[in-house]
Amino acid sequence: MDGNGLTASPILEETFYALSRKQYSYKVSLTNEGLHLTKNSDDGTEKTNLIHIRDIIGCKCMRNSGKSGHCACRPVKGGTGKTTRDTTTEMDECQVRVPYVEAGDCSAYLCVYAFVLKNVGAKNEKRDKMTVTLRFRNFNSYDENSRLAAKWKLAIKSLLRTRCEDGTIVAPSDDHYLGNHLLVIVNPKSGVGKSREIFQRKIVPILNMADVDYDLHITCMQNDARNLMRTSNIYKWGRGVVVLGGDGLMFEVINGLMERSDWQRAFEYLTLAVIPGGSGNGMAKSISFETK
Ligand SMILES: Nc1ncnc2c1ncn2[C@@H]1O[C@H](COP(=O)(O)OP(=O)(O)OP(=O)(O)O)[C@@H](O)[C@H]1O
Repeated sequence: MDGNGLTASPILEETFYALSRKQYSYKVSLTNEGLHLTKNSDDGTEKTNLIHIRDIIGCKCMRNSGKSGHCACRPVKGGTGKTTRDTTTEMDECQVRVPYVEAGDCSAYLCVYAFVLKNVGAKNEKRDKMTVTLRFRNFNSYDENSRLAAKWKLAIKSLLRTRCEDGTIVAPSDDHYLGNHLLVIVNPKSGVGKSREIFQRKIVPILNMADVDYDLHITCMQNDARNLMRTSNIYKWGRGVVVLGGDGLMFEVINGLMERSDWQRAFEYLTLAVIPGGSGNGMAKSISFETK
């Protein structure tokens, strides 16, 4: 590790100014490991915080909405997210803050979303949401600032696409390019009938932050999910299939896949995941227990 807290060479590097009451500046470096935020203190000491690439779920370019008061950013044209009120005021010291915006602001903003693992190894291990907002204002025109922000976004997204669980970066397989959609199958009758609500309230915001294109299938009867998996072109769901329901729904998905003539390739290709929404949720519990 060098003086900047980096163990890997930077892909991109910039200095940003934290517009809090205390005027700090941060050197932000993007490496294969993640985002390194180095706070420059008056006494010359540096403290680096690393937001690991495995904890980052996505990023979005935003533009100042033009309202005064708190920084209210909106996605730039072509983005899929909704208008959001920026939550930078809730950030830790280590993050680049944008507590207010001026009229006629031509800055471009890049919001990086992460779920950082806290209390590692302890019983109360959990992930806390963290948003780092980087404000690009080197240039006098929004277009130029936006281009720079887009360059960072592209670099982060490339790292996200190729990262592995152990933190290493690999080239994606040929299959990876077949389709980049995610399929979410929701059983509205699972458990106490809250799957739809769980999807809207908890899953949609995460999918938006991660900028994931997804197809939603709400089952309407028994064996609906099974038929879907048996008869669809599953190769468009390169990001995987998420089941929001109970064991019965996952049972249908697996059996539907097994009934295909290309079942072997299908299982190699598809990543399956479960979000507990059923009554027993035995499978989700077992996976959680096993991976603890
Ligand atoms: N829209 C629907 N209406 C009625 N039944 C459905 C519908 N969609 C799916 N099903 C059926 O409901 C069954 C049970 O669903 P699921 O496993 O999701 O919930 P659960 O039984 O509450 O949870 P668990 O299996 O964990 O106890 C599935 O086997 C599936 O065939």
